[in-house]
Amino acid sequence: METIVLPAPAKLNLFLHITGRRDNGYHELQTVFQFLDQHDVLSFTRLAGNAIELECADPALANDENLVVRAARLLQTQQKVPQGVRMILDKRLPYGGGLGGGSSDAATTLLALNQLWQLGLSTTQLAQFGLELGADVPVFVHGHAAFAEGIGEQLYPVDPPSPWYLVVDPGVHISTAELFRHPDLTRDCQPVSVDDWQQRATTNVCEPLVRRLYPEVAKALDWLVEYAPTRLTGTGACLFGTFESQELARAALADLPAQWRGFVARGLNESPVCQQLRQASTDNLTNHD
Ligand SMILES: C[C@](O)(CO)[C@H](O)COP(=O)(O)OP(=O)(O)OC[C@H]1O[C@@H](n2ccc(N)nc2=O)[C@H](O)[C@@H]1O
Ligand SMILES: Nc1ncnc2c1ncn2[C@@H]1O[C@H](COP(=O)(O)OP(=O)(O)OP(=O)(O)O)[C@@H](O)[C@H]1O
Repeated sequence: METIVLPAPAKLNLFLHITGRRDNGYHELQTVFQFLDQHDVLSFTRLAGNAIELECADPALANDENLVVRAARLLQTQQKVPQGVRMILDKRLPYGGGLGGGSSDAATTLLALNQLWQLGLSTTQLAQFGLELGADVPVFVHGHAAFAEGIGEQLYPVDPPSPWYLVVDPGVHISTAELFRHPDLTRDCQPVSVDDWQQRATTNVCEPLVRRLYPEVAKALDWLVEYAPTRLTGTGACLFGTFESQELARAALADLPAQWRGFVARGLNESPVCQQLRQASTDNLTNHD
């Protein structure tokens, strides 16, 4: 039996601009993705038959709609793989909050199965499969912090500072699709570029609308901004404050009102999955029982 265990990190959108809308409803975005040192953990065990199995303690995620099952099915079908896999998802990240955990789980699945099933696909090929699962999947496959445009799939590696963040989850679910459909969303941001975004005034363009539609998020934003510069990630509802040190971020976390959840995390420009895959040989990753 062979098992591979890998992390699936969260991401933040350091800013999010919308510059247009395509005929299919998808939006032209500009954003910078940075990873966090907080992650889910996935384990993959090769099965001789072609079954794709998922074990997850959270009943809301233990089903065939889970992005890890969809990622495994996609690879198995497209590459005509005569093998199966048993996956265990240890879900640690809050989901549905703009931290990209589902997309990251899918990316880790593509990377792991490429090894476990010995498919020999390139990162670019895996990222193309990833894009079929979601706009945020390719950046997790490539594994480097990136300036992104297009629908989020045109990626340019960047190395922004790696501060400490306090991520606050106000416990509100915001549907990405619904927010993107909203008539009041600003869709005409002036384009920035990979070379000048750090000098330009950036923002998360969803923030004013999210504030208006979700008062609890507005309350959490108003609380966190007293401690540090604060922004929404993705379409929310999670927020992040940017701190100079872990101690300052932890001190703010200690004051977090009881109705919200939060965690302190470090920004990472290299994904721990890719680091692990590169550093460890297949033998180190594989336990032969
Ligand atoms: C907003 C971001 O979180 C920024 O990182 C992402 O671009 C969203 O990425 P994601 O969750 O992987 O998105 P998908 O699962 O592909 O799309 C969810 C929904 O968001 C909308 N969507 C997404 C990406 C995009 N560039 N334009 C859109 O309009 C679409 O209505 C889509 O139905
Ligand atoms: N492995 C998974 N982990 C989390 N959610 C998943 C997973 N697979 C499917 N989902 C579904 O996807 C939805 C969005 O999850 P995800 O964590 O990717 O959202 P998000 O943090 O808002 O990310 P994004 O910024 O990509 O929109 C969840 O509400 C859940 O129903």
